[in-house]
Amino acid sequence: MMQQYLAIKAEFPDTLVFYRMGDFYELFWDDAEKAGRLLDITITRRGQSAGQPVVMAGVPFHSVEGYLARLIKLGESVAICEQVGDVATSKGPVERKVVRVVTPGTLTDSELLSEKSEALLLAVHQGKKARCGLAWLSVTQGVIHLAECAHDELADWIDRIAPAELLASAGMTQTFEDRLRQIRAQHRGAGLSLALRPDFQFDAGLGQRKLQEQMQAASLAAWSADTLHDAHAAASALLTYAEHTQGRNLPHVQSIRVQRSDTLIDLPPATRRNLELVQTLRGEDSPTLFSLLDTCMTGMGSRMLKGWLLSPQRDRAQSQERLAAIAQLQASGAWSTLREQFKGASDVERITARTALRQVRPRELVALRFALERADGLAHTLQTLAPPEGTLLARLARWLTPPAGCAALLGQSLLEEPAALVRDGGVIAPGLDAELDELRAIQTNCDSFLLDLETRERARTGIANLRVQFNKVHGFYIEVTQGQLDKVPEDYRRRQTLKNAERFITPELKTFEDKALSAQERALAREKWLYEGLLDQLQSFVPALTGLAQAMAGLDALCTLSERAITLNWCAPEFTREPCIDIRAGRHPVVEARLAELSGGSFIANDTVMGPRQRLQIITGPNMGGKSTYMRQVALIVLLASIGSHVPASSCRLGPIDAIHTRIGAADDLANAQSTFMLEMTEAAQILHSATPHSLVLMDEIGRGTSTFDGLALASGIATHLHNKVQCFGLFATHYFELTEFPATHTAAVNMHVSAAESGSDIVFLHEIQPGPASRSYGVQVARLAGMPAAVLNHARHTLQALESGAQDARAQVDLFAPPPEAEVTGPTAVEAALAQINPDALSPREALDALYSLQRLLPKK
Ligand SMILES: Nc1ncnc2c1ncn2[C@@H]1O[C@H](COP(=O)(O)OP(=O)(O)OP(=O)(O)O)[C@@H](O)[C@H]1O
Repeated sequence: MMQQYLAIKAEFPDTLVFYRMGDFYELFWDDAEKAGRLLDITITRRGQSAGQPVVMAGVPFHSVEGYLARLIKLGESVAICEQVGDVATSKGPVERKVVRVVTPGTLTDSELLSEKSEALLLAVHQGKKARCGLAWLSVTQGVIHLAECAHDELADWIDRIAPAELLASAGMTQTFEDRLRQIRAQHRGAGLSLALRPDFQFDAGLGQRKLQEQMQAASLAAWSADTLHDAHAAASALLTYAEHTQGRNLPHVQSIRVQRSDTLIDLPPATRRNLELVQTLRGEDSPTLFSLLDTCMTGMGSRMLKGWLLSPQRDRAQSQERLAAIAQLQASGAWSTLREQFKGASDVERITARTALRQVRPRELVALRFALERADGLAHTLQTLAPPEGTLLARLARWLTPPAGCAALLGQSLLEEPAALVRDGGVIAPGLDAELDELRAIQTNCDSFLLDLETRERARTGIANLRVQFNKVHGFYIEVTQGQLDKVPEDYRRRQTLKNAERFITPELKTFEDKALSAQERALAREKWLYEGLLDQLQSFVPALTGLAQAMAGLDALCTLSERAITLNWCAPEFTREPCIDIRAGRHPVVEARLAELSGGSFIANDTVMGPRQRLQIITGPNMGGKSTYMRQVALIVLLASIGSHVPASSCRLGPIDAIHTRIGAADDLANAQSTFMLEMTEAAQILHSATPHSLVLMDEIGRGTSTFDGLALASGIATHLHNKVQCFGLFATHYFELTEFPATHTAAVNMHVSAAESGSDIVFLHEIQPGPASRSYGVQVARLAGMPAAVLNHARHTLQALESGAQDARAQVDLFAPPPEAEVTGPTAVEAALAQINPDALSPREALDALYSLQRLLPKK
């Protein structure tokens, strides 16, 4: 057995091998030690192999999923090695084979997958002339994606695809390997495992052939994928690896999607992070734009919606089409009926993939049958809307119609409530197969035969408490208690002796036992065979089911967008050809929802009007005033409109957009040894290089990471470049008041400020965006709100005064560290003193009112 194990292990040197032995999966030697450490399971030493004790650790087969989930989370891969030979007939160890390899990027078990996100496998090929080929897929989807990019764009692509596992060639150059290492180190979230594959697997010719086979086409021209040789090389490794892990080919992968960066609105990693699209800055799932949007009824819908959000198209045709569909769903009220119909629908997409991979369980197929009924209902509801031919809803209605015969086949083949696993039997419906029915009849007749035998034997022997029974170890037997043993007839053969009873078998019972047990075994084998046959028959439905799953997901996402727009009071955007961003009464959807949830407070809506004559807004105003919120809300509204969603505003007109760039906040990137300021400048430089007149650029307090003069000089240089050279739409928030002079000399720039009102030494934020520059910063007041000690505030006020007068008189030197004069107000104010005197419990209502009036009189006169 050890020889068998070692031969198998040699084929999977970097993978933990789970070797099936009875009811356990065992791991040996290094694998056992590693699993012991990672899973905290006991390691034992038993027997000997080549003179050494065998180190082993095991997990019970029935709870293997939990252990797998933990290992996959840690980035490990596991080869599942099952007994495939017949235990009864094998000489020596039963034949075993690795039936599948579970890796982070090729998961198919619903228990291991997140319902709301895909586990993606991405292969990267290092091409010539600093180009790369990319190919990626989710094994549970029917699409393979291809792209090509320059080496320096690779990080952006990997960030956008967000794979769970990366494949690269073992023969890549050192520089390329370093680049990948750096990208992996920056990868946020669950980590990114890397599998190195032999160089020959990255073969463009082989890749093209494999893709053609997969598509069953003689050329890839129909997918505009025939010339992407670097991507073909990546696809070759991708498909080889995916097939290797599943132990078979992937018949359900039947479409190719080529992604070109110039067809998508560019959302660089910094933008996705800063706008908190699917993850907060702290790495949590909520509150984010996606968590607010995602009220989808199915996991498929959630995954589809997330895909839409992260890959908005530049061309408006797709968003126009979705908006038209939403309009029709809303006008008819069908969105709500459809959402009701979606309730409880299962994940057709994943069940279909598992069917194609022949991993599907009986209960999933029953769930598929119900989902098909639902899809039929959904198609029917859509048809009642009579969507015009060629529209998205009309196409969805067509795709949602279940393939003829599929539901019937499932219905007649499977029991309504089948066993969890085929090998337990009790899966195939009666009436499908005469032989199975006959074998089952023998088992059912068993009970009546045994009762009959018991009655007859009691009569024959005169033993009133004689019982005929069955157990798994000893089979059938007749049990007679000690006191009655003298009545036992000659033909009874002893099977087992217990404390108070003896168990016997008779020739008649033995014959019956043979027949019953073999019937059971044969029935099980027959059920397995019939199930395999069912899987064969289902293969022809896989393409239609994949389309149906996509349609369900798309419709769920559209109904969700319809619901969100109504619940959150959003409006439909309009698209224009001329460049403009014209938003009336715009709101930040996530901040608005949080305000309502936490304090019941209302969000102050703001307008944004930008066009060729007003391209750059210089935004000033106090800290906490709402500058960042305002800038982000513009970006979020532009993004939502671009995916075809309604937007949080009263109206929105939007011209062409090719990218959303953001330079917001500053988090130290210690992992990459970049200082805050270095990171700030790197990101800003990238934006200046890549933005175009159709880009939206958000810059929040650029230059604050260095000395005032350096910062101001850089900020004004950047603003000038954005205005004169890039000519993009820009929102430029700054605390450098000097920059409010900028619009005077730059015609397409305007000053905007967030308003605040002073009340004594306090400040009230109005969160309104108004034309013109802000009058001052209120930094010290904000620090007071933040609970800064009074002495520090007093010091700061004094220094501020000195700095301000110093700015007027350039010669005056300000000593930042000189002690301030005595605090102006050290004791309590008159109001505070009077208030302290009042005992509210001792006051009548009338006296309380009088006290209030007298307190008000004590307020300092303005
Ligand atoms: N339009 C608004 N309506 C209601 N509340 C708002 C609005 N805008 C911002 N706020 C509230 O004010 C808080 C501070 O806003 P924000 O972070 O945008 O200020 P800021 O001007 O960018 O501050 P800083 O200059 O310190 O970065 C937000 O968390 C939000 O609760």
